[in-house]
Amino acid sequence: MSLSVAVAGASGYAGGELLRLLAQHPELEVRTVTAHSNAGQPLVSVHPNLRSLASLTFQETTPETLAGHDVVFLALPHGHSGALAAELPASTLVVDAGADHRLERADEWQQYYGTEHAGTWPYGMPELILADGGRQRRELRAARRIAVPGCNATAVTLAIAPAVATGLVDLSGLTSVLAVGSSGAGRAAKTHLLAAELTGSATPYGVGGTHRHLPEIAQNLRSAGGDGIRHSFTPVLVPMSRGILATVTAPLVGDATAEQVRSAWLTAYGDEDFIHITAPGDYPRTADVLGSNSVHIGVGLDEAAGRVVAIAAIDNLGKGTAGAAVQSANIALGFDEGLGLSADGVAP
Ligand SMILES: NC(=O)C1=CN([C@@H]2O[C@H](COP(=O)(O)OP(=O)(O)OC[C@H]3O[C@@H](n4cnc5c(N)ncnc54)[C@H](OP(=O)(O)O)[C@@H]3O)[C@@H](O)[C@H]2O)C=CC1
Ligand SMILES: CC(=O)N[C@@H](CCC(=O)OP(=O)(O)O)C(=O)O
Repeated sequence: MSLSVAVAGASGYAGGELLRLLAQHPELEVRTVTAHSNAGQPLVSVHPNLRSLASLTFQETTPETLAGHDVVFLALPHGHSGALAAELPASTLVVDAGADHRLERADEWQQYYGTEHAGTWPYGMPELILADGGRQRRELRAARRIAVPGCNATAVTLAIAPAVATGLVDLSGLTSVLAVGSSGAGRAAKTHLLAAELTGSATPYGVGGTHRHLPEIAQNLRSAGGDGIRHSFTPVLVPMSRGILATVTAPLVGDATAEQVRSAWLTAYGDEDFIHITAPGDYPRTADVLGSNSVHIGVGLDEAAGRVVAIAAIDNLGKGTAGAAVQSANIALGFDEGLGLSADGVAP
């Protein structure tokens, strides 16, 4: 018999992608969906693409409507998960797509989010390399609370972690520039996301050390064994609905050939079903990962600049949110990690 699932914030972009994945999951069945302004509306009034869930109606987001399920996915605005999750039984698997439980340090939470820290949950990035050579998935087995990573943090962390684990780069010179699709900003109307503002333009935001994914990325790279991190992070909003292309560079430590550098990534991710290292000289495109749980990473050595270059492509709503949530839930529940997920994108 399938496990019973509720999705809170189901009328949003992250919630919608969760529903699309869960609708195809052989062991999980969505029985309750909740929303805020859309409460009382049929699910298909917001997500007409999800025909197999047409019988569902959005309910209010309360501990009562979310009670009685085996698994609860939260896809709420930042700051709304902590109080709600505290009302759910400890035996329920709660997977939070929001940021509330990602950071370990309360002072960093306060600095970047400005509210009270809700606490820290196991981090839902199964492939994250840990300093002792293990992988983060071991922390997710039998977990009942999981914090899903931020989408930009996923792209940057997975792109550079192999170099951190092998000491190949100097993290005091870390830079990343990201082309980011507009769905990352959520569904709620915002002026800078109007078609007339977005179309035909690329717009930097969160420039100069202000973006809230900086502490999350640093925390991840410290878990991988990195220290002395100084990171220049620049996201750029581009006119595409989904996808992130993160170009991450850092100074090479010592001497290595391009082949030796690339082999660090092949070794680190050789057993990972959802991470693909592109052929030498090839770099990823967002189009190839859309709709999938895949991360495509291209690795190069800029010899003139003395820098390692790692470029990662993900679907921000796939591996960047809903895919990571389902993958992590699978591990916690003892299922095959890839159940209900696909490595195949929908290009073009
Ligand atoms: N979009 C992305 O690529 C990613 C998103 N995330 C995270 O997932 C979470 C959801 O993001 P996203 O789907 O993009 O956002 P959306 O704005 O698209 O959706 C927000 C959801 O929360 C509901 N909601 C809004 N206000 C409240 C409230 N006061 N109380 C309860 N529910 C509320 C909305 O309901 P209604 O529409 O009915 O008002 C909607 O269901 C965020 O924490 C985000 O950071 C994480 C990684 C990537
Ligand atoms: C275009 C755009 O605004 N993208 C968002 C993506 C955030 C995200 O998805 O992660 P969180 O869960 O941490 O919010 C941003 O860069 O802030």
